[in-house]
Amino acid sequence: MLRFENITVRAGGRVLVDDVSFDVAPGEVVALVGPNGSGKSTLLRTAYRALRPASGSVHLGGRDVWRSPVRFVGRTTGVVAQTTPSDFPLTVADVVLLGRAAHKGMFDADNETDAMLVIAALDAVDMSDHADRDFARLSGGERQRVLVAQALAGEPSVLLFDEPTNHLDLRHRLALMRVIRDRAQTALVALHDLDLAARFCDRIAVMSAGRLWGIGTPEEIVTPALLSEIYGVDAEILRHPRDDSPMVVPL
Ligand SMILES: Nc1ncnc2c1ncn2[C@@H]1O[C@H](COP(=O)(O)OP(=O)(O)OP(=O)(O)O)[C@@H](O)[C@H]1O
Repeated sequence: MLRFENITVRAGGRVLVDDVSFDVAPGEVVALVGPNGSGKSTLLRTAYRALRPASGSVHLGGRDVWRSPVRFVGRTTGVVAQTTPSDFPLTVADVVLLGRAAHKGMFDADNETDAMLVIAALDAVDMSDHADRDFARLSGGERQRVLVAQALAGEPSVLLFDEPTNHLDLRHRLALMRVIRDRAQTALVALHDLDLAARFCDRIAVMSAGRLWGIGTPEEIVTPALLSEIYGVDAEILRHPRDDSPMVVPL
């Protein structure tokens, strides 16, 4: 459903992403982890057509992203970027409605389907009570949840989320990971929280200094070797009491 083939990105005389290849299968949720500056956002940006790679290709549902119309990418993907706008002079519902834009012609009026999808998306992130609020006056976490709702409102087949749990409290972090999981959509989600990645994702892809260090199941990836090699942290791996997923305990 999503395929990176030998992606290399250069900027400012540096190689930011270096020959990265992997696939995300239909319905699969893959976490993208790695230290700060390892290239996660840069790689995601090549997939939602915000940054053209120097070489290599990204395919969405078999179509080359960079040879497809912007609108195709807009319809297919639901994007939450890392830098979030904070001062739209719009209501929460209006911001979510923007997520429907790729499905409409320039002069199409908003219809009942749009309204229903906006309500459902706000509901999914526990923000329906805030539909008429001023977006600019929300807290950081509330804004983040509205931007997730905006991405969901487009009914995308692939979610490309860059640290969507940033700013979220514990309950909403878990709730958001469940939304991503339950929609059974294909998803590539940049995360810093390895415990969340291990618990909710089918596989974890690890970036390190622009390269793909490895990709595998949580059991294969979340190991003391990863913690020491990639993060320089001495850690023990315990098991979650309910579902046995690996949990990191830094020593
Ligand atoms: N336009 C650019 N020109 C030069 N360097 C850039 C540019 N954009 C990003 N970088 C650099 O590329 C590297 C990778 O950045 P990127 O944002 O992809 O990392 P990341 O893994 O998402 O990090 P974080 O976990 O901190 O969000 C960083 O060192 C960053 O400074």
